[in-house]
Amino acid sequence: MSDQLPPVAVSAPGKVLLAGGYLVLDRKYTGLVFGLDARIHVHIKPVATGTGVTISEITVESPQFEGAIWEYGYRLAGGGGGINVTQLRADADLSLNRNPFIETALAYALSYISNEVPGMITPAHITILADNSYYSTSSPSSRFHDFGVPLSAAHKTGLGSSAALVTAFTAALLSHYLPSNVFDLHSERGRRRVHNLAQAAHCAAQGKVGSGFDVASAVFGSCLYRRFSPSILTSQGEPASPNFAANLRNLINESGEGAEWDTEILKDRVKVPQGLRLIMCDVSCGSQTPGMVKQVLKWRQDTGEEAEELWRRLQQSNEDLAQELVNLAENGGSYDKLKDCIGEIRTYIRKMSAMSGVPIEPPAQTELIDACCQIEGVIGGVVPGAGGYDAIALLIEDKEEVIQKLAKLLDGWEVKTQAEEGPSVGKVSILGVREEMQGVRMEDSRGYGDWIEYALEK
Ligand SMILES: Nc1ncnc2c1ncn2[C@@H]1O[C@H](COP(=O)(O)OP(=O)(O)O)[C@@H](O)[C@H]1O
Ligand SMILES: C[C@@](O)(CCOP(=O)(O)OP(=O)(O)O)CC(=O)O
Repeated sequence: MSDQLPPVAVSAPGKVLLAGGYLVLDRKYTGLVFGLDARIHVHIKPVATGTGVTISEITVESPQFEGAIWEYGYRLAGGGGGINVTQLRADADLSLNRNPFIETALAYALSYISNEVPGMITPAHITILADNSYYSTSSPSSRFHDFGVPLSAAHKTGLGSSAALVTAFTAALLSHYLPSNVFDLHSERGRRRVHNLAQAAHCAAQGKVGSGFDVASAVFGSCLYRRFSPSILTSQGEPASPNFAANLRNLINESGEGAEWDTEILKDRVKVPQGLRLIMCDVSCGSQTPGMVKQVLKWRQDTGEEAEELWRRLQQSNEDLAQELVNLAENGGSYDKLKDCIGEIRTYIRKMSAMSGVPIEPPAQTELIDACCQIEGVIGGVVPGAGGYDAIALLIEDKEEVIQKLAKLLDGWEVKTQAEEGPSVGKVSILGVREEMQGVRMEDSRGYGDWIEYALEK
């Protein structure tokens, strides 16, 4: 037993893109992204194998959900293809319950690890534990609630579960299998590798290259983010295809001329003044981000200079907001300018909505944010990310009475949507989350008590 690798645990935060939705897809512009104190935790422990028995299996389990267990066999692929990961079936008649984010992140991370230090991959049991706010608007008493439904039936609150998961999962695998002189999550170099690997795996699992602000904030925490050039990921190839491992190594380690990722993470351009906090409200209707992105980008392309002018003005307003937050954090002062900055952003977003015909800040959300802003202690609010009917993010004074007044306002509030399928009505709930500056981090692997035992007993 003594030669077994020690257990590890890693967590990564959720996100909210407070300003820069759509703009951040283009490297000319930036996004103001906050990490949130809702985290996804990944715990890895070795599985003892009996003498003479060689099994090459990794089991991944998400015990908060029904049937959320995935078993994988792994082996070295020929032709330098890295590690081939195959999901195992408990029963030949059962259909496979696939989890593309886990499967892809596993294939990418194991391929990278086996190329860095051959022969390191021993059987393991991996447990995923997500803070409740990812799937719940109430506050269950248990730290990691048993939702009692399959993952596919869970209500997602839009905090970026897949990015936090892929980031924590990747960092945990590298920390578990690689010696600390090869990989160290505490070092800048280590975090950069996690970032590159998680971005590559997340894009591959999603089947598209987004701006990556969610993975970047999961790794580095709150920041002003400029995306990587999408071309970095275009010639990567599939896991198990010839030379996948060597190509992946060059991509992740940024080796060779011109191989450096051009992502920009500006941490010191983001601050929250003392006495203020972010708060998120979930709107139960939801919007389909990919459809909205397509429409907005098409409108931008068709419209040319007029759209570009709007993009430039919005970028300026977003930068003004970031700057005023830093200014107040460092020097104090009244919130008047901050309110103006948020107001200006909303004016441009509504213009973007009206001109593109995409409901980014639709009238029902305008009404909701305006009503919240009437409450004393609410500085301002926006539709975060792609906007739509998903959520609102508010900047408020960090006082319990402000939250209580908000809760009273929102109780019974109805957001009426005009979706293509017909009108519907959504409820609004405050999520128990706030901003957090820190990104991915090591956790005490003994700090999960029964949750890990429970996971293994089932
Ligand atoms: N707790 C979890 N355990 C296992 N997989 C998860 C968990 N949370 C999220 N995922 C994975 O992430 C997917 C959701 O990702 P996505 O639809 O992009 O939502 P989000 O916007 O929250 O990232 C799920 O289908 C699943 O594959
Ligand atoms: C439009 C975007 O710039 C921002 C979307 O932000 P959201 O936070 O709305 O994203 P989802 O979690 O995928 O719903 C697209 C992008 O940057 O990739």
